[in-house]
Amino acid sequence: NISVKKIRPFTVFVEGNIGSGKTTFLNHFANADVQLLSEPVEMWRNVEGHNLLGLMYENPSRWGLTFQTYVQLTMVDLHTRPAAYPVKMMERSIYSARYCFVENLVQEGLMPTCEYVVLDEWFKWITSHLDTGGDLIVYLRTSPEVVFERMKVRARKEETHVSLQYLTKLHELHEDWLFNRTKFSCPAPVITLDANRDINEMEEEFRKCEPKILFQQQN
Ligand SMILES: Cc1cc2cn([C@H]3C[C@H](O)[C@@H](CO)O3)c(=O)nc2[nH]1
Repeated sequence: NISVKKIRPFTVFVEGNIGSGKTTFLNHFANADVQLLSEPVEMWRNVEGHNLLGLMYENPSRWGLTFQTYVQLTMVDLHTRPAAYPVKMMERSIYSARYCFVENLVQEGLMPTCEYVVLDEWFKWITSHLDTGGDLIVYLRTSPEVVFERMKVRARKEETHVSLQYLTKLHELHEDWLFNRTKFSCPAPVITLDANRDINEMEEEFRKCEPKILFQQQN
């Protein structure tokens, strides 16, 4: 039997802290020949009527596993979505779910080790049996203080009580994963943008990115 190698589009993971401008970055490519896959926050807010995102922020130790299990499922769905375009850009990935958000829950003592291990077993099985690979990571690098202000302005109801300390912890986990590479491997080469800059200055940063993303269509 001939094994048909499933071609994977050039896959970009857009990574960064809460409020780092990921949605803005994706929207910059709205008219390009790119499949844009935003973070399915609306799905996390309504699973058969349950707002798992809200539950997780209200009581992370009780609902962290529930929420992150569902996040992992929704990310697998996006990773394995068939290729509709030569380039696919995802807002975050199963990798930032595992290495940043789940890691934060266990490091903050909000998730018991047995739950962390179960999530990691799922993560290892999924990433070794399914094609969740990426070809480039765009890291929107920010300072916690900047994203804290932006998050407050955006005022997502579930994030009302998110602290600067939480954002700082998430920032450090992104830096460890993508920059220092102390504990976890990095699934693709990383290009880093200074996402502290003002929105109109960001357009210039985004344009600088285009050759690294859109030129893939010409090979
Ligand atoms: C992959 C992944 C995304 C993600 C987002 N979140 C939270 C951070 C924000 O408040 C909101 C939308 O990104 O969901 C989370 O707790 N765990 C996550 N894991």
